[in-house]
Amino acid sequence: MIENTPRAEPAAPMIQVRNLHKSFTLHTQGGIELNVLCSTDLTVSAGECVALMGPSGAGKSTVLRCLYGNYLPQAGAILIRHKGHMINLVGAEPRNVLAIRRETLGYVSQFLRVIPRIPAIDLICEPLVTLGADPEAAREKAAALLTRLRIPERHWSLAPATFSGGEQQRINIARTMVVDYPVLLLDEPTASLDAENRHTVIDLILEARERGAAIVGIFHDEEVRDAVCSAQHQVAAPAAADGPSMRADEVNSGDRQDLAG
Ligand SMILES: Nc1ncnc2c1ncn2[C@@H]1O[C@H](COP(=O)(O)OP(=O)(O)OP(=O)(O)O)[C@@H](O)[C@H]1O
Repeated sequence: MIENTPRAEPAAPMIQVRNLHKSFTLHTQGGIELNVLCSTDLTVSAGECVALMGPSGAGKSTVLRCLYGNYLPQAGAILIRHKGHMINLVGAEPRNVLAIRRETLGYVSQFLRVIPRIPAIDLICEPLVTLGADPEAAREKAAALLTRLRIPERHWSLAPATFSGGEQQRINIARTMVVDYPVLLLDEPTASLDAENRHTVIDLILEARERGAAIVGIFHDEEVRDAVCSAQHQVAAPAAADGPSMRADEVNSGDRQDLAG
């Protein structure tokens, strides 16, 4: 039978997490092992926004850090669609992780990594210019974001080291949102913001979904979560005996918190 009704193409998976295990060994505390993620699976397609849910300590930030390639899991796969191909971040060469971050993964952490003496507007332009954008066009885009996020123009040429927590968070958001990253990882992006700026960030996230970004985030604010998310994913800390058993010298050997990016 021939169907006349065109069928919408299913959105492409952008993130596929399979059977992820992550534990930490506390070497300074008698080698105690903390099993945090056990058999975590997650798929996020273009245009979706998934909220990581779970009580404090469940492992939500750990999932985001694994997705950014900061934490190396003991087992499992993290496939990210990068330039049309699903690439496994687990075990990828550091230079490939950096390339994936540069072009594909936008990460809004809770705190701005302040670079001394660099003006706020330059900090925001930098990821776009690194990707080859015209510096003037990048500056215009950065200025538009700064305006939307209500950073007074007199602050644009100042280094954000002395900015308030909420101002720094908005600079952090602008520095990520200035690039149309295909994948966004958002760690409490509105935690320090007032109502007006929270709504602006909701709009920015919805615009990113609209252009097809796949988003994973931690949103403790229920209003923000309800406004931006298409699904929720429960992160549950495994019972002490459930986790994979690893020798102390096998774990954490490859965490990459030191990778710039
Ligand atoms: N680098 C690390 N070294 C040792 N333990 C860690 C490390 N990072 C996270 N953990 C532990 O992993 C567990 C999960 O932490 P995580 O920050 O992922 O939780 P969370 O769900 O994001 O919590 P919250 O909602 O309070 O931010 C915690 O018990 C934490 O102490």
